[in-house]
Amino acid sequence: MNTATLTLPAPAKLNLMLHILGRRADGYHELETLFQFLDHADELSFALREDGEVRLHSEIDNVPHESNLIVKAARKLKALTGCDKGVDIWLKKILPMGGGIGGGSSDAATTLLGLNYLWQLGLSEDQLAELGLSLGADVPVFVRGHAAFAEGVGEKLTPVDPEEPWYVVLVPQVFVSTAEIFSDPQLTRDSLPLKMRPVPKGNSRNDCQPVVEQRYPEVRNSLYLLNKYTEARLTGTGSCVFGAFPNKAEADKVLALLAETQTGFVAKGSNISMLHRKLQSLL
Ligand SMILES: C[C@@](CO)(OP(=O)(O)O)[C@H](O)COP(=O)(O)OP(=O)(O)OC[C@H]1O[C@@H](n2ccc(N)nc2=O)[C@H](O)[C@@H]1O
Ligand SMILES: Nc1ncnc2c1ncn2[C@@H]1O[C@H](COP(=O)(O)OP(=O)(O)O)[C@@H](O)[C@H]1O
Repeated sequence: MNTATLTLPAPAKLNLMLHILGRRADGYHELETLFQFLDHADELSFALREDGEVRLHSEIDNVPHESNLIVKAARKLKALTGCDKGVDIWLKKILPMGGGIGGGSSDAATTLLGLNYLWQLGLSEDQLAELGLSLGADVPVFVRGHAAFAEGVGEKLTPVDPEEPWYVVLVPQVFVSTAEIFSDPQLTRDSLPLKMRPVPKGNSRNDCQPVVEQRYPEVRNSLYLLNKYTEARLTGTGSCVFGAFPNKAEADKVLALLAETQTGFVAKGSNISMLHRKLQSLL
């Protein structure tokens, strides 16, 4: 890495609730979900190349270079703007993959915002969010960087400011396929749209949870164990489950009690993403 390197976080998210309202003609599901960020993140470093090449130097297991959402985001940005600059990128992967905490989507959003800055493209947040949506349903919320109530497939975002507790996040060692959960015939698809905003307490279920629990005993077990200390819930389509605590000490204590059988981490909930806090400090 050279000295003119821009290093930015790509934080995780939680779905504090997730309701499925129906299925669209294209097979995608209409959702209502509440996104909040965690102060727990991957780290991406960017260094300018003058030759126009996009190179990611950190390989992820089972994700070829050209399929990595970081590379896809960089290429989309070049195609949209005609920018002739290139970039070297390094990724420090901290977030568990396929866990419903959005690491891939967040890496993509950090790439879009990081390169917009490094390449001095001057794209607006709206333009970056639209480009992000073409990479994945969860990318726009990471581009905008504010906790949000989301509708549609996650692209219609209304900023919200829920409490910011400390969370224990358990990471069951199973890979849950999002497509598989959404194609399960037993999935609840007829939740009624919420009329009240902010989301009333007691309405915070995740409609994917019963199907995921049935298919993955490891997830059911993690929920059962965490439920002994606080209300535990699935994020996204899993596999991660989370529960809130009033302070770090209590969250740390519970994670330590579960450590013999469970892998996980403690992180603070945050309504402004770490990425946006860092970018603000640069501008
Ligand atoms: C449901 C969420 C909630 O945050 O789950 P997680 O992935 O975070 O667990 C996300 O919106 C997921 O977004 P993302 O992970 O980008 O999903 P995609 O790659 O776009 O979709 C994977 C597959 O899931 C199904 N899918 C996804 C989103 C959606 N609203 N309806 C669907 O039916 C589709 O079959 C799609 O082919
Ligand atoms: N930079 C990336 N980080 C993580 N996963 C990526 C990345 N690029 C592509 N992927 C693919 O996206 C899939 C889902 O990743 P991730 O966002 O971590 O899970 P989820 O959507 O469940 O939160 C991974 O299993 C991997 O195949």
